Amino acid sequence: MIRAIVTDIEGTTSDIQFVHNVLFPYARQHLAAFVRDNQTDEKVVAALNAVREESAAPQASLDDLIATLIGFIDEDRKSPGLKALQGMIWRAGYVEGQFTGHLYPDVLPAFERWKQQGIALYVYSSGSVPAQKLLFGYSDEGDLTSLFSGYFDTAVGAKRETQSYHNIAEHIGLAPSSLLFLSDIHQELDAAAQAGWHTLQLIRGEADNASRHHQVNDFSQINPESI
Ligand SMILES: CSCCC(=O)C(=O)COP(=O)(O)O
Ligand SMILES: [Mg+2]
Repeated sequence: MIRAIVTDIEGTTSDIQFVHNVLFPYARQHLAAFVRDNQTDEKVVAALNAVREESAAPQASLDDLIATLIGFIDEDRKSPGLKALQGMIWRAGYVEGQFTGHLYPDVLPAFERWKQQGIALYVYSSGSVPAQKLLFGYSDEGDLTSLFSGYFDTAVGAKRETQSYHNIAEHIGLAPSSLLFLSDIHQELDAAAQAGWHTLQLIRGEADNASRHHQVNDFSQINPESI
């Protein structure tokens, strides 16, 4: 019996194009000014130090770090330091109404149905927890944050590593066999399945013939009671 559903964001609840054509360019455009203006902020300092460590450049200047971060954005690197900064930068875009968090139309009705069935909802994304809360807090469908019991980012581990799913199960306090992970990326689902989770793959666009996971095209095709 499924007692909690953990969902990925990009390619699962939300269009990859929104992330790549709206969020990433916005962060790219505002990154240098944001970092310079907020270079003494505790969270910015921590993120920049994480980038120094990740890029093995302990003496990197602010200009060096900005160039590194732009490179990370362009290669879609799931860098925790970059992801933390992106979340901080996106806040202004959401709050000023420059964009809303994209949601496929099948997502909210499914979340509401699952909640009514007594299933707890969680998010696991490479985007930072504050970035996840912004996307769902300023979504196309309004503020959905009250639907979620918790959020996970790469602080629990990378999405393709089995240990991350053991860690999440421990945080949630439920057996892996009662957890369902939804993602568009079969390598993430492989890791979750290895940890004993149920898995479903969202195919929002191109087919994935290399996957061994059950596939659906949208959330209306998911019935946790039949898993
Ligand atoms: C949390 S909103 C932005 C998504 C993001 O930055 C990202 O890297 C997407 O990663 P996901 O794990 O959701 O595919
Ligand atoms: Mg994804």
